[in-house]
Amino acid sequence: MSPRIVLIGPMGVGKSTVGRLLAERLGVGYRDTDDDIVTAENRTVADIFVDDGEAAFRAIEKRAVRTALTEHEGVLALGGGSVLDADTRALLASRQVVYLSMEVEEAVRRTGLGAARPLLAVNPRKQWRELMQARRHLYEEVATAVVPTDGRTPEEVTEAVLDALEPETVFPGEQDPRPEDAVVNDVTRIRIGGTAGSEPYEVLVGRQLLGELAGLVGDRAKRVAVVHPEALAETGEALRADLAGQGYEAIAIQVPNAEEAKTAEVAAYCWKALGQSGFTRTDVIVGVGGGATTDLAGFVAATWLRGVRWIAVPTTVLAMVDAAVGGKTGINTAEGKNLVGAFHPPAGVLCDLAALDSLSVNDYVSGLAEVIKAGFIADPVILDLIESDPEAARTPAGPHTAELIERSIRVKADVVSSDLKESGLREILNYGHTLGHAIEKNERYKWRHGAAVSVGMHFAAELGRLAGRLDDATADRHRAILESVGLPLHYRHDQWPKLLENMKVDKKSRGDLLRFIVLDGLAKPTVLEGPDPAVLLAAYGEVGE
Ligand SMILES: NC(=O)c1ccc[n+]([C@@H]2O[C@H](COP(=O)([O-])OP(=O)(O)OC[C@H]3O[C@@H](n4cnc5c(N)ncnc54)[C@H](O)[C@@H]3O)[C@@H](O)[C@H]2O)c1
Ligand SMILES: O=C(O)C(=O)C[C@@H](O)[C@H](O)[C@H](O)COP(=O)(O)O
Repeated sequence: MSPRIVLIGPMGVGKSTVGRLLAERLGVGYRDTDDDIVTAENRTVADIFVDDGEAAFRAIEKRAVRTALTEHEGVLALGGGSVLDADTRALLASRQVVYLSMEVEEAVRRTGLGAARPLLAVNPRKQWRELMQARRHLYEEVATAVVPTDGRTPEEVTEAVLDALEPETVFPGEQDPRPEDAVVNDVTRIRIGGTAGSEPYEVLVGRQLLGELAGLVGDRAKRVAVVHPEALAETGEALRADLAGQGYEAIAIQVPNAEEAKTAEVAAYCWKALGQSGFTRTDVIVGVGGGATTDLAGFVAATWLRGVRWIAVPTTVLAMVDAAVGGKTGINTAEGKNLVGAFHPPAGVLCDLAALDSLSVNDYVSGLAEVIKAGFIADPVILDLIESDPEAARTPAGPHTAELIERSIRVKADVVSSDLKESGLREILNYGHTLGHAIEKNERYKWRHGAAVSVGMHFAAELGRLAGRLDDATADRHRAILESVGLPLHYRHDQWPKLLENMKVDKKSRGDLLRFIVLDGLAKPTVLEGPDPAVLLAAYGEVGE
């Protein structure tokens, strides 16, 4: 959830009156964070200032704004000083924020010496000028539109705001960039557009989705191979038996758990099983498991007979939001992570949320690293949802599980729909992975992928900050959110030379040039090419322990 419009501006500018009129015009609810605070504290804003001081009020206000940004879908008015907080400003990035402005004479006329305005109690004209000197640039920094209110009635201001809004805000849905996404019977279908050479397909998110499997396999297939890890032997066998019951010659191919499956030897074992069962070009592979299994199964499908159809049934958060979506398949080699592979999109992806119930907490949390990555590179609402209750985000029973997964899938779907083969935009999905993959190799693939990516994102944030690209608040937010869900931030300091060596074979490197994805700001990913080695080392200085 996210407000359709956020109103900011100084006290007395008319945010409440205009906010209510706007909400009425748009047919949505109205909310005001000052009202939330008064209700929660059972005191007026002025009383909180007098009793506890401004700093205490700002801390209460910051929490109130964060909660409202996560919970409210209509028009939201923020208190005049809320933009003083850098974290709050970062939260407002990429939202529709309207700054209602007014000049000093109008302000003094409207606010006067009212006791309810604690910051203007004495000499209002002087106080106002000082206040606006401190705040005007902050309002302008976060605003997507500025609407002057001087000499205008609230109705006229409301009209001006409506004129200034992006059409999508006023007529939501009419310009939906993903009109093909649909929710039927609690199953969300996210369509991934086919670029040149690949068919479009759907990612289904819901429960009890296995009834969809045979339809995806289709009637041209005679044989189906279900590739599953040891940990999911029962699930693999249940799928095989179900497909056999529907008339297919179904085999199960059990592979090792986790990264041990992503080797040339295991791929060769699968090829042998396919060969022995007489698998032809119309037959279908089903990869059921975490990202390691779906990467392997997709790779086997890409290479068998130079490419057969495959269906992904991801059973971890990480595989649902990332690995099983988008068509990157592959295995590791002794020299590095995912060094051998192919772009080979699946024919469909079934994300059955019930599968997550049996996942260990560590494997669940590992997946949150890719969810958080999607938040930082493209969809900050993901971050708001996690920050609203990090403890709940660590379990499938959390209130936002489905929304977090769906939002992350949409981020990936949007990117890979326009750049399947990573000729440009797709590189942003590699945020945190340059160092992350180097750590995984250094640990001989015993670290969880998400844990390594978490340290890698911390590094990328520090690199962005030290390279003068990323603001302090957004860089700090990385540490706070990753830590809040229990992901690691640090790695051994003395390993830097080895990590640097490992990073040279990263797929984004060009010749001797190291390339990193960093942020220019929240949800503004970009490429940093050939950073100064001293800056790299300094960034690692923040990560190493
Ligand atoms: N292709 C891509 O675009 C892409 C994107 C992100 C990550 N990846 C890859 O994904 C892999 C990591 O995936 P992962 O985090 O899912 O780890 P994983 O596949 O190693 O699974 C983690 C562990 O959980 C077990 N498991 C899986 N589902 C389970 C369930 N429902 N209940 C109980 N146990 C279950 C697995 O057998 C394994 O032991 C890495 O190899 C990474 O490189 C690929
Ligand atoms: O889909 C992509 O593109 C990604 O980069 C997603 C990553 O999260 C994922 O770990 C991917 O496997 C990394 O790809 P690689 O090309 O760097 O091996």
